[in-house]
Amino acid sequence: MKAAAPQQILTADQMRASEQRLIDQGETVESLMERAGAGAADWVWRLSAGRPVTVLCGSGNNGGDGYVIARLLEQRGVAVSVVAPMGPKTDAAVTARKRWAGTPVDFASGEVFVDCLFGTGLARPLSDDLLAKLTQLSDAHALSVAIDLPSGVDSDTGECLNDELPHYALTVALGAWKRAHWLMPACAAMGSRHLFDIGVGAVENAVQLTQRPCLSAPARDAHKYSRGLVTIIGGEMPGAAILAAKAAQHAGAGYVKLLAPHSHPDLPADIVLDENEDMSPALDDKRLGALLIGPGLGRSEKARQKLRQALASSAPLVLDADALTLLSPDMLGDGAAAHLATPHEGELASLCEAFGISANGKLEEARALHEATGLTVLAKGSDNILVGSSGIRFFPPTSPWLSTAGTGDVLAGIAASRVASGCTPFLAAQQAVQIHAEAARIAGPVFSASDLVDALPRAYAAFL
Ligand SMILES: NC(=O)C1=CN([C@@H]2O[C@H](COP(=O)(O)OP(=O)(O)OC[C@H]3O[C@@H](n4cnc5c(N)ncnc54)[C@H](OP(=O)(O)O)[C@@H]3O)[C@@H](O)[C@H]2O)[C@@H](O)CC1
Ligand SMILES: [K+]
Repeated sequence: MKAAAPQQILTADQMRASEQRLIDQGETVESLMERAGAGAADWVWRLSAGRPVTVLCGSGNNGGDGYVIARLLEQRGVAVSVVAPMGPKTDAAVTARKRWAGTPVDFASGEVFVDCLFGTGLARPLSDDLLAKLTQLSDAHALSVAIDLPSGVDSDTGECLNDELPHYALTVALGAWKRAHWLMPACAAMGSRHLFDIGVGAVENAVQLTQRPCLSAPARDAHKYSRGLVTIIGGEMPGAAILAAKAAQHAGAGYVKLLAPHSHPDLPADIVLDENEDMSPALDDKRLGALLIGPGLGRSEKARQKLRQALASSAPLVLDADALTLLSPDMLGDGAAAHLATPHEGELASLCEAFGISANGKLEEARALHEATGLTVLAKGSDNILVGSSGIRFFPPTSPWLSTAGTGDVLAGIAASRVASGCTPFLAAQQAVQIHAEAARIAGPVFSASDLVDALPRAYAAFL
């Protein structure tokens, strides 16, 4: 087996298969549970700092982890209560229960609550009784910790199967990240997340957490065209296209051109305005690195014609905003693989409708759209999912302050800039999300989309 790959994100089935591979190599479920429980107990120990701990144990191996945690914390002198609404059912959990010398109680209050009710084996929503137990215990403690996953969360989709599940200060993922650790709405309630490695090897075709980008300064002999020419096709609302153009400029492109019918007072002097009604000369420019179409385009027939013409050019496209609403199957030719689409949830839904896709949830919709069109799809929002021919990437959470008008235009401008600088759409999207996220971090709270653009050079510098 290949070396451990801490960035991979597994489904519950992939996790079970990985566990089986480890068992085939000589491990036992008990030995894995001991290792996982010890890693989790360390995290709870650090957080509890000697204060009393209550562990809620379910019937499966997540509950088994709980008995291991209880035993190991007691060995360190921590006062531990265990609440076990149902007895252990798996062999490993029965063994773990036997090795813990205590007697479960019905309820306990205290400082740290550890949720070991269900992990990847959750098969349906919690019953009212179990939900009440979980929430009352969480409410009765200062801090809650989820072991592997918060109970009530679907491991593969990030869906919360019950309303009003607890919020956690810490979630300790065991063996590998699960999809829910990176998907909304589940990940929003997990607090800080940590992975404890138990020796799971690399799994083929697993979703990966995107890597930190590694950007570079221009070469000594660079010129504006070698750094990338981005052309933005403007439309009815010039503001959005100008915002995207400024973002493209500050994300590394050497030359940014805006195709628009007339000038605008907000247009900086260093963004070249091309007022030619006929877009052909600009689109046929062999130096063109990337075309961006959508921000401020409008949805008129004229806008649709511009989109058709852009798609007929040989340049790689970034399709955003109105372009995504106008896009239809007859417009896409063989070159779709070179293009990046950056839909938010509403645009993704309308694209799925236009392409006759019926899929459940953002990840499945993005995947189906990629498969139907060949486009690289960045399904953006409070979680970001990228699907392309190189696989699927998830992203660390981004600032909730990004939920303001114009930030999508900025993201599209950055993505176009990265494509123009020579990245594949798949890599450009990964870099764009992270440069955008870093700019948001730098901008701090309550920023505008223009503030975000101003923060881009420092965000870029963070990845040099
Ligand atoms: N993989 C690894 O390498 C390692 C995994 N480890 C740990 O194992 C965890 C996975 O364990 P698991 O598969 O036993 O599942 P788990 O989440 O404990 O629950 C299953 C039980 O719950 C039941 N049940 C389900 N839903 C229910 C509901 N709503 N209400 C009531 N009951 C419900 C279901 O019974 P059912 O009624 O569906 O037959 C079954 O009895 C994983 O998250 C990690 O913590 C580590 O120990 C070691 C290394
Ligand atoms: K849990």
